[in-house]
Amino acid sequence: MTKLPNILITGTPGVGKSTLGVQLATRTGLQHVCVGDLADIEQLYEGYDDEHKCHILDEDRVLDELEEKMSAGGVIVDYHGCDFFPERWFQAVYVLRADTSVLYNRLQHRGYELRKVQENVQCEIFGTIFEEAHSSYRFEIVKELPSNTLNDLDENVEVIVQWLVGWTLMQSRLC
Ligand SMILES: Nc1ncnc2c1ncn2[C@@H]1O[C@H](COP(=O)(O)OP(=O)(O)O)[C@@H](O)[C@H]1O
Repeated sequence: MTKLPNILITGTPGVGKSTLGVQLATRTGLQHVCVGDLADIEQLYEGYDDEHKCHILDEDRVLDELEEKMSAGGVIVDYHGCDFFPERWFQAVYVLRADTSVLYNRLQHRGYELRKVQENVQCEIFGTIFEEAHSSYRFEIVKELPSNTLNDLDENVEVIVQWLVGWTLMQSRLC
């Protein structure tokens, strides 16, 4: 039987990765893994960054934790970084993008302190994660999606479902 593909949803914190991941999992039956939640549950950290007031992810342990699942296929991973995952894990990479004011409000609402809000908004303005995705994965599998409104959310689910249908069809023809 053909293996299902793995999909990476990435982007600056607050762009809507988990929201899309959950909806997509419900719609497709694929398994959704939020790396931030996984790291919290399993304590996959190697320290604490006092300056940025956040845990430092133990990337090697995250990779070990996920390897088996990813090899089996059919996983939607969401995380705000993407350069430490093996390229072979993903058949599609979606980078969510949000407008400055939208992201600012979401992060403020999340209770981030001003400096952290500003740093993340700046990261989004510079397209840092988009660049990271392009330098880590083949150009043709990286797609950018707007994530400002609930209408965007619905459309993004449709776009990815359509990609999944096309991918599955292509694989069955190749077999
Ligand atoms: N497309 C969207 N339109 C409107 N609000 C959204 C959208 N995507 C996410 N949100 C909201 O933005 C906030 C951050 O979303 P979340 O999925 O937690 O972001 P991330 O996983 O990227 O940090 C949540 O309150 C969520 O309900």
